[in-house]
Amino acid sequence: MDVAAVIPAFNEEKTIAQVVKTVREVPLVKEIIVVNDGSTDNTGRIAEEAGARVINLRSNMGKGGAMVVGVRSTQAGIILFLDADLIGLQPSHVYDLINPVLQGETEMTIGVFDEGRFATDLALFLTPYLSGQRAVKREIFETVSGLDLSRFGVEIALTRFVKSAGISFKEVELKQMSHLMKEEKLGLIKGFKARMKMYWEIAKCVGRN
Ligand SMILES: O=c1ccn([C@@H]2O[C@H](COP(=O)(O)OP(=O)(O)O)[C@@H](O)[C@H]2O)c(=O)[nH]1
Ligand SMILES: O=C(O)[C@@H](COP(=O)(O)O)O[C@H]1O[C@H](CO)[C@@H](O)[C@H](O)[C@H]1O
Repeated sequence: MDVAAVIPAFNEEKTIAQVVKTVREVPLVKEIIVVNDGSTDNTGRIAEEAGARVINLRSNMGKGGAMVVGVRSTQAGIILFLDADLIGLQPSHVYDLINPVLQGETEMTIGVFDEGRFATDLALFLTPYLSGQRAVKREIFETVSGLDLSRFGVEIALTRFVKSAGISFKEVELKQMSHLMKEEKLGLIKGFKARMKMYWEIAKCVGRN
C-alpha cells in the first residue's frame, strides 16, 4: 500500500520547509501534500520550494476540512498526517508512525511527544487522542462523517470512531519532538483566544453522536 503525507497548514511559514524536507528523506512516503488552508503568509510558496505538492485553499476551512481535501487528492491507501509546525521531526519519527500500519500490525497510529518540551509533552500525556501526528488507512478516515466541518475536532472525531468501531490503534512515542504552541505563534492574548476556540471546536465534536 502506498503512503501519502497530508500536512494541513495555516500560516506556518517558519516551520513548514523543515517538516517537508524531513518527510522527503523517507522514500516510503510517495507523495507529500501540503494543504495551504487560506494562509496569509508565505506558507504555500515555501512548501512548494521545499518539494511538496501544494493545494492552495482560497479561504480557511479549518484543520479537518484541509485534511479531507488532502486525502481526496491522493489515491494512497495509507495517510500520514503531520502538523506543519513541528519542531525536531526526524525521519525515524516518520517510520515509527507509518511502519505499524504498513506492516499490518494496527490500523492507526497516534504519535505522542516524549522527552521534548515540558508543556507539549504534558499536553499529549494528558490527551494523547488529540495528537495531529498519525498514520491511518484511508478507508477508515473516509468512513468518518463530518470531518470536513470538524475544524480542530477532527482528531477527537477520528479517535472516537476508531474506538467505537473496535478498530485497532496504537500510540507510538515520538521522542525529542515538539510543536509551536499557539501562544508562541500568535502572542499570549491571541494565542489564548485561539486555544479557547480550539477547545470549543473539540467539545462540539465530543458532544456529537
Ligand atoms: O484553520 C486551521 C488551523 C490549523 N491548521 C493546521 O493544523 C495543524 C495544527 O494546528 P495548530 O498548530 O494551530 O494546533 P496545535 O498543534 O497548536 O493545537 C497545523 O499544521 C496548522 O497549520 C489548519 O490547517 N487550518
Ligand atoms: O496538544 C494540545 O493540547 C493541542 C494544543 O496545542 P498548543 O497548545 O497550541 O501547542 O494540540 C493538539 O490538538 C489539536 C486538536 O486535536 C490537534 O489538531 C493538534 O495537532 C495537536 O497538536
